Amino acid sequence: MKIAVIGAGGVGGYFGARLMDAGHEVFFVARGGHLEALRSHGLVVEGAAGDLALRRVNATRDPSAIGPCDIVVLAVRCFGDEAAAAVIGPLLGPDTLVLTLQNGIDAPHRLARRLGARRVLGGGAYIAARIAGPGLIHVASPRVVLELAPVSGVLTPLAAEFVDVGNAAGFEVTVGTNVDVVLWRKLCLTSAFTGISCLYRADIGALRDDPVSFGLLAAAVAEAVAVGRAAGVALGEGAEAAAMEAFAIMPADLRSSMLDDLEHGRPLEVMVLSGTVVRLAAALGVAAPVHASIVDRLEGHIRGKPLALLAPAGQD
Ligand SMILES: NC(=O)C1=CN([C@@H]2O[C@H](COP(=O)(O)OP(=O)(O)OC[C@H]3O[C@@H](n4cnc5c(N)ncnc54)[C@H](OP(=O)(O)O)[C@@H]3O)[C@@H](O)[C@H]2O)C=CC1
Ligand SMILES: CC(C)(CO)C(=O)C(=O)O
Repeated sequence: MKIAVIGAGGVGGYFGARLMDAGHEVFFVARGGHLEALRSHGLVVEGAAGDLALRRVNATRDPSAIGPCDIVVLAVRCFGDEAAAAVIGPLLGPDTLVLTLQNGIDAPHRLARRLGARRVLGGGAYIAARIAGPGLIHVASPRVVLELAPVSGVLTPLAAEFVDVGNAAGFEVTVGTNVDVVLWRKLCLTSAFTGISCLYRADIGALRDDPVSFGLLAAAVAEAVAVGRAAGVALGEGAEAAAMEAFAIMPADLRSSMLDDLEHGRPLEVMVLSGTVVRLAAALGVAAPVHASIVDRLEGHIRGKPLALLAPAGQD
């Protein structure tokens, strides 16, 4: 398959590297020092999901240098997805599918309004990965799972082929037909973990060890599940238990992407995570006090801060 990955960070870098290692023609759209490193030294993936060193990778700033692809993976941060989508045109052939991997519940729907629902797959990426240095991706999660669903509800042959391609490439891919179920399952887990890990400045091991923080994590999952159900999303009976089981088996040192952002003074995705839960809870008349408190406590960090201005843990 010919695959373009827009955003070669923790998520895009990992999935793109696995697909390339499996023999697919992968092109990374990247920028800055990371792009320079990809061009000069290639891409290295290290950590709990296995090591890979790809000495030569196709990397460019300019999508028109790549041409139409079978699959385009959109793996930039939520606040960058509109800008990235605006330059996606040259990557699209008549049947190209675009897979969004952003956290939150809106990215595939936003893209579908721009490109048409038949082209867009929404994805929930269960991975903990970050750029550890230019050209270097560190993965903390031993198991990497991608849950997919087409926005149109119709699984095309190309989408089905991509599921097989992913499974053969070394990550687990599951596919559903209801994109909102896929997105909300991920939101319930991620909004709770990102928010509570940032309030405590703690990895999952420390959160699990403290009954108070673990109770807040469980309460945050329960709030998100209740809001999702009130919004009409068919989250199954086991939705809360599945998120709690995921927390139980995460390696103790696993950290959320938003904690990494907070500690590096980068903008936070909190408004597409806990912020979404709070907004919909208010509209639907459901209580979400834990998520409201997460948004409130992190408000001052939403746009990021220079490192020197970051307060030490517990002092803001
Ligand atoms: N990290 C994780 O473990 C997980 C993250 N997610 C979600 O996946 C999404 C991506 O996260 P993550 O991989 O961590 O993000 P990263 O910041 O690690 O990677 C994004 C990369 O895309 C680059 N980029 C942004 N816009 C463009 C553009 N227009 N053209 C080329 N490159 C661009 C960024 O460059 P620059 O740095 O210059 O902005 C950066 O290198 C987020 O929505 C996140 O919530 C989901 C599951 C797990
Ligand atoms: C919670 C986690 C690690 C789940 O994959 C994640 O999506 C993130 O940190 O952004």
